[in-house]
Amino acid sequence: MEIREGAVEIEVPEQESEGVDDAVFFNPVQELNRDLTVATLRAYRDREPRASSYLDAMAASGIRGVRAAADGWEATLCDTDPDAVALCKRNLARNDLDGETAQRDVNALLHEELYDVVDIDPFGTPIPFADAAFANVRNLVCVTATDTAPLCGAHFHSGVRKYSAIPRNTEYHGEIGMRILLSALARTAARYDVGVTPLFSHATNHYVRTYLELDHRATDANETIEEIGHIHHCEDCLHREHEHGLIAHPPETCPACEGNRVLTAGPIWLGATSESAFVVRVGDHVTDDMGTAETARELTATIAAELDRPTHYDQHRLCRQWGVTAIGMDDFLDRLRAAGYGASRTHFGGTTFKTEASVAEIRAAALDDG
Ligand SMILES: C[S@@+](CC[C@H](N)C(=O)[O-])C[C@H]1O[C@@H](n2cnc3c(N)ncnc32)[C@H](O)[C@@H]1O
Repeated sequence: MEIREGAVEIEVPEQESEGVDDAVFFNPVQELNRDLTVATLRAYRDREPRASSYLDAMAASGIRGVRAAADGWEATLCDTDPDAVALCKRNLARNDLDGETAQRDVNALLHEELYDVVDIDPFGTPIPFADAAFANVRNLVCVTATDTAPLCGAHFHSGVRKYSAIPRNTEYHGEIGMRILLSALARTAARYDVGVTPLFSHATNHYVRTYLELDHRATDANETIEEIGHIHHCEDCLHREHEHGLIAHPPETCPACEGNRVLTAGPIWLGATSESAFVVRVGDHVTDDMGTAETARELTATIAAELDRPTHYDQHRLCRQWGVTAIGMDDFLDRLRAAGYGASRTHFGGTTFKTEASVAEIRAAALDDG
């Protein structure tokens, strides 16, 4: 079957037909992820014009690498599966594009060749590929993680094993998952004296995606580690606070309600998960030939406007807690701002928001009974 994505035409395996269990992988639902990848690569080239080589590390049909090649990147499409590599070759040829292919374990390839940008898009966790990527890539590491249950704390032990961190299944679990992933990636990079700056990160129910710019000095790695710490979350009143540092000092009781059900998550990334100005550029590089252009523009606009805070709230969850009726989000945020607090929506959900106000301050500012 042929599909068109962005400026290219791609042969992909038939979907949902019987007997194709070992067919080359293709997921049409990831089109948003791929459109944003193309826009991010464009924005990154504005930022770092010397970056030219792009490794599609787990290429499958090659759709990412072909789209990158169509945008002028020197693309290499790698996969362990010979059928995938054959399909990658056909898809490059179908679009009259130059590009290398490699039937290799990408961990081996990364130790032999240098790339400016590598895109890690595996089944499940990216952790088995993180060491080779951070040890060898020059500029940018793009990572997808589809194992959201371990990341978010829903599969607790799996999360602890994979990410060497304690995740917690709070009402902001999507953000916990993103930050647990960033923490594990940052700590891996630091082992190679590499510092990371998250330029753009987004999360859905199905995956977390992040783009990390690399700086290759030990001092950069030290600065990266300073962005790591812990979140203490009260299950009784939803108060939360964070502390920087690799050692956690959880309060014995909640400082807000004195309850004793305080959960600690970490080591977790407490720094910015995106660079607002860069995300604006990504949105500018979304083009009308992209099937998800409208969603991609909305998502980048929301993320660019998100306050830089390590957790977010959900108005409906808070209102349930307080036994009151929720109001429209615009009114709710206006009330917080009128009380002097910063407030923004988030991309984690339609009723979610970020603010520096505490739970008690939110209640006082935003509710008529406050
Ligand atoms: C989720 S699919 C990639 C999807 C593709 N990037 C896309 O956007 O449609 C994961 C691919 O990784 C390949 N793979 C798994 N382990 C690998 C390894 N160690 N090195 C290279 N490729 C690998 C699999 O064969 C599979 O084709």
